[in-house]
Amino acid sequence: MTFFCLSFSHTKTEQETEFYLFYLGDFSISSVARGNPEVSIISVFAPQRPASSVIVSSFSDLADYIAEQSEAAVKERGAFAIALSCGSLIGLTGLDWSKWHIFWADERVVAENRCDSNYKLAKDFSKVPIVPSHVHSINDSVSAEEAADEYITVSVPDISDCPKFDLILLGIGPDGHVASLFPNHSALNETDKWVTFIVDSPKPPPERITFTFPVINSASNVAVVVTSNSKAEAVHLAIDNIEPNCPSLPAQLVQPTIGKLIWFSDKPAASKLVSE
Ligand SMILES: O=C(O)[C@H](O)[C@@H](O)[C@H](O)[C@H](O)COP(=O)(O)O
Repeated sequence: MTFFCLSFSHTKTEQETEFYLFYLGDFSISSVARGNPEVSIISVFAPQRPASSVIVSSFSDLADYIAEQSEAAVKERGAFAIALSCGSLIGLTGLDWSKWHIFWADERVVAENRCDSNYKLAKDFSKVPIVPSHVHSINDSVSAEEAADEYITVSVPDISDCPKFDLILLGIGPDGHVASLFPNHSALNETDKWVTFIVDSPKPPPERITFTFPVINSASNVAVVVTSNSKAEAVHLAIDNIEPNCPSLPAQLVQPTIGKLIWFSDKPAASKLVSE
């Protein structure tokens, strides 16, 4: 496996935000460089840091990245299956929505018209031509356990193998949680179920459903999107690989088996990374 550190010469965006994009694992430079002719290789990482970083200019690069995954999936299979996490991540993204199938990598088990519902937070979907039945919300009238059990299997009744999403977008918390997989929680070890539930989330609301690591790590692409210096320590521990496979840092357990992992980070969140 080859690791590269790439740098886009970055222009300031309207919001004057710089974003860093970290590639873990193998990837094609040409696919990264497409649309960004100014990409240049600036260094090669030492093996103890299995990450490559790309400085990108803005969320528009994230949109380009999502666009690329969407186009590839639609071309290959006529559909694009994406799963989103909660938090500030909602509100990003774009593109040929009519072919999109949107799932929640985790969801708060609350009525879907409540303002802390992921589904409700994603109200921007109403502004794009997405097919309403392609937005797969949870059953908000049953318990967390039942909602988890029937999620995915109701939307995709004929599925038998572990679902393989084209793209899973995850945020992370300051404690390093991803989706609703929190540090030291038994849900981290779930290997039989694709979707599990928790009733004791340290981040409110307490009841949630969440994809398990087998699903997250089966995706073709996983992007972790992180902003703010409150996440800097977690980003450092996860990317700099201080303690490998650490159950107290779920973000580190995001390790796609075959797929590609990419981190998008703003400058504050990347501020504690050990410089290469
Ligand atoms: O319920 C949630 O909010 C999500 O399950 C959680 O995993 C979220 O993605 C991270 O906590 C980051 O959230 P922020 O980007 O809002 O900090």
